Amino acid sequence: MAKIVVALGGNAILSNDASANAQKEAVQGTVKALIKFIENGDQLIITHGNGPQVGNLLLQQQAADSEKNPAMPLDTCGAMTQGSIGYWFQNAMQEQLAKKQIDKSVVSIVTQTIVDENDQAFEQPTKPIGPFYKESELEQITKLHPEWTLVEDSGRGYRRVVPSPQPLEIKEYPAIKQIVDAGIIPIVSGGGGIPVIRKGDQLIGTEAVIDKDFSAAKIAELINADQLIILTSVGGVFYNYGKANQEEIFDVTAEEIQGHIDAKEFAAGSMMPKVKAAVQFVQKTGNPAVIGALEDVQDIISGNKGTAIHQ
Ligand SMILES: Nc1ncnc2c1ncn2[C@@H]1O[C@H](COP(=O)(O)OP(=O)(O)O)[C@@H](O)[C@H]1O
Ligand SMILES: NC(=O)OP(=O)(O)O
Repeated sequence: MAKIVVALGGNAILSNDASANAQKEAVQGTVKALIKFIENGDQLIITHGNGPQVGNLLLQQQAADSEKNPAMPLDTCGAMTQGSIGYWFQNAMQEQLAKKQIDKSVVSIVTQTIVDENDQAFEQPTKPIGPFYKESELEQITKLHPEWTLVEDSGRGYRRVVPSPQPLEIKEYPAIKQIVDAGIIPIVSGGGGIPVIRKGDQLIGTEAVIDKDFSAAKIAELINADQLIILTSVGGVFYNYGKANQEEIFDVTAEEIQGHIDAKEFAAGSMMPKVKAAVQFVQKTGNPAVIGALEDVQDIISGNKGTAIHQ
């Protein structure tokens, strides 16, 4: 039995249609493919992003903000998206398990991730959240939200960015381990986990969004997973992405791709964290990681698609 951590990108769950139904459908499609792991007898640990969803939720909060109905802060919005996306996965997985007559439980765990309050990320926001804006919309958006930092996101438009500190500890890990050992499928560290700072005995929520790729690598390392699979909206990792000479990477050592990380060849806030997280996992465990597209999950399982990174 292999232990496999699957991380799904928020942009892969939410494409053009931000409705709950469209996102549920994307999750259902993925789960239909993921069920193969369970049929193979593997132990699956699911984690997911929340960048688009948490940004959209913040906008909804701000639109409804009033004395009687105050806007929720970013850490609480992170928790809310863990709940909603976790529900979609749990529900879709339960349906597939029932269809296949597999007697297994699945549970979403509200997960807090401890970060360092002195993490430099708090000074330098890099995590894109919410919708993409056209260049022509920037002036209006900046007038509406003068406190936002906006950056261009991989040729897809402009997005708000927020601090994204590194995950240090996963508070609920001891419970997650027991759940994994019991053979239950956990959905953990949604949106990278709710960012909290330790103050004595208290864990205080902070305004940030942790990169789920780093949290996924952390979970995968802690449970000594046999494989880390990062599913996103692109078929694999490319050298020279978006340029005429772009080249997809199918199979690469952690050492070789580390050279390209050092040369800052991957985009911050999108492909860079995925590649870094994959390398981190490979170096810590000696086991392989794959980065590929959500819709190719079937071919990724059979080793025919995606970028495989190994020792
Ligand atoms: N070198 C690269 N190779 C492949 N995709 C890249 C690269 N650089 C930037 N990207 C962009 O990164 C996106 C994936 O990152 P992101 O949308 O943040 O993922 P998710 O939200 O699914 O976790 C791709 O769809 C692509 O537009
Ligand atoms: N929290 C997070 O990493 O979300 P995305 O995968 O949507 O970027």
